[in-house]
Amino acid sequence: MTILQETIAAIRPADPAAVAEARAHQDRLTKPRGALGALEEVAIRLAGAAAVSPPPLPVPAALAIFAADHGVHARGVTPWPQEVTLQMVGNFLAGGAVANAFAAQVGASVTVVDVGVAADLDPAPGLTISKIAYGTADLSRGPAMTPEQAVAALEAGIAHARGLVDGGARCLITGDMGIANTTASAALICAFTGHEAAAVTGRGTGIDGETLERKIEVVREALRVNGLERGPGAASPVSALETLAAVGGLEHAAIAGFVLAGAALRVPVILDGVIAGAAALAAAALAPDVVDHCVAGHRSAEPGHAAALDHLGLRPLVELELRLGEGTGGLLAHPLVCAAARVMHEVATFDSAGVTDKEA
Ligand SMILES: O=C(O)c1ccc[n+]([C@@H]2O[C@H](COP(=O)([O-])O)[C@@H](O)[C@H]2O)c1
Ligand SMILES: Cc1cc2nc[nH]c2cc1C
Repeated sequence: MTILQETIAAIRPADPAAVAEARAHQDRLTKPRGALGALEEVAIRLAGAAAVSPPPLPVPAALAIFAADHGVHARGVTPWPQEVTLQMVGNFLAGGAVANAFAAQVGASVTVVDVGVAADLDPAPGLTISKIAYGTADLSRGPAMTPEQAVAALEAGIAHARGLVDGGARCLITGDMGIANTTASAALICAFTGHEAAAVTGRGTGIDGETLERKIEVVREALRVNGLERGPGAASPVSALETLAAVGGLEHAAIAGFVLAGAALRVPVILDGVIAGAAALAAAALAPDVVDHCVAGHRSAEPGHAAALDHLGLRPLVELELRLGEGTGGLLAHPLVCAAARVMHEVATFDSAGVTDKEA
C-alpha cells in the first residue's frame, strides 16, 4: 500500500459509543442542557473523533503553513506579484506575519512547508522543503498538476502531520500561503459541490469588479477545459484525485493530506479559510469519514468558503470577515475548541456538585 492508501484505510468515522457518552455527559453538567450551544457539539465531535469521552485536550496545537505558487497567476486573477508567496514564507520564518502573532497568542507552534513555491528557498529552522514543482501549470489551460504530483503533495502533507504528531502535537491547524490560490479554491469548490463559478468566486486578497469578472471566467474555463462542468446534484464523472490534480494547487493537495493524516491518527484538525475548505472537500471525496475529525475554525469572507462548509456539514466557530489565510482563522478558534474540551473534564455534574436538576 502507498502512504496515501494506508492513511485513507486508517480513517474511522466518529465512534458512536464515545459520541453517546459525551452527549449524555454534557447533559449531566451543571448548566441548563444545551446552554453551551455549538460548543457542546464541538466537545461531542472531539469525543467521537478520539473515540473516548471526555476527549483529550487539544493541546499542544501545531500550525502548518503549506506554501505554493500557481500557474493561473498569469491570467491576472490577483493584483499581487507571485514573489509575495516566497517573501511571506520568509516573513513566517522570521516570526513577522499575522499567523505568528496569533500562534503566539494561543500557544501554537508554527512550521512552514514548501510544496511548490516558484523559487528556491534556503534551508531554515521551521521550514520543510518538500518541493514537488515550481508552481502548478495554469489550470485554465489544462490540468494544474499530474495525478503523480498531486499524490506527492498529499503525501508531503501526510508526512508533515505525522512528524508534528510524533513531536507531541495533539491538535493540527491548517495554514496556506499562495498568491492566486483563491482561484484554484473556487475551481475546486465548483468541481466538488456543483456550484456555478459566479456563486463561489470571490475577491481573494481584494480585487476590483473587472478582475473579479475575469477570475469567474477563468474558473469557468478551468472547469470546461478539464471536463469538470456539472449541474448541482449531478455526480462528477471525474475521480477525486483527478479533480484535485486538474484544478487544485500543490498546497491544497498537501493540506488534504495533512487533514487525512490527522484523522488517521485521531488528532483533531482545525480548518482555516477557503483554501482549507477546498482542500477538505478533496480530502472528504477521498475519504468521507475524514470530516468527523475536522472542526471548521472560521468562515472566511470568500463566498466559496460557506459553500464548502455547507457541503462538508461543518459549522464555523468564528465569523470575523477574515480573508487572510495563513491559518489565522484556525488559530483564533483554537481556544474555543480547548474550552469545549475542558468543560468535559472540569465541570461538575448536578450529582457531584449537589445542584438540583430541573424536573424531568
Ligand atoms: O483563507 C481565506 O479564506 C483567504 C481568503 C482570501 C485570501 N487568502 C490568502 O490570500 C492569498 C490568495 O489570494 P489571491 O487573491 O491572490 O487569490 C493566499 O495567500 C491566501 O492565503 C486567504
Ligand atoms: C501580504 C500578503 C500576506 C498574505 N498572507 C496570506 N496571504 C497573503 C497575501 C498577501 C498579499
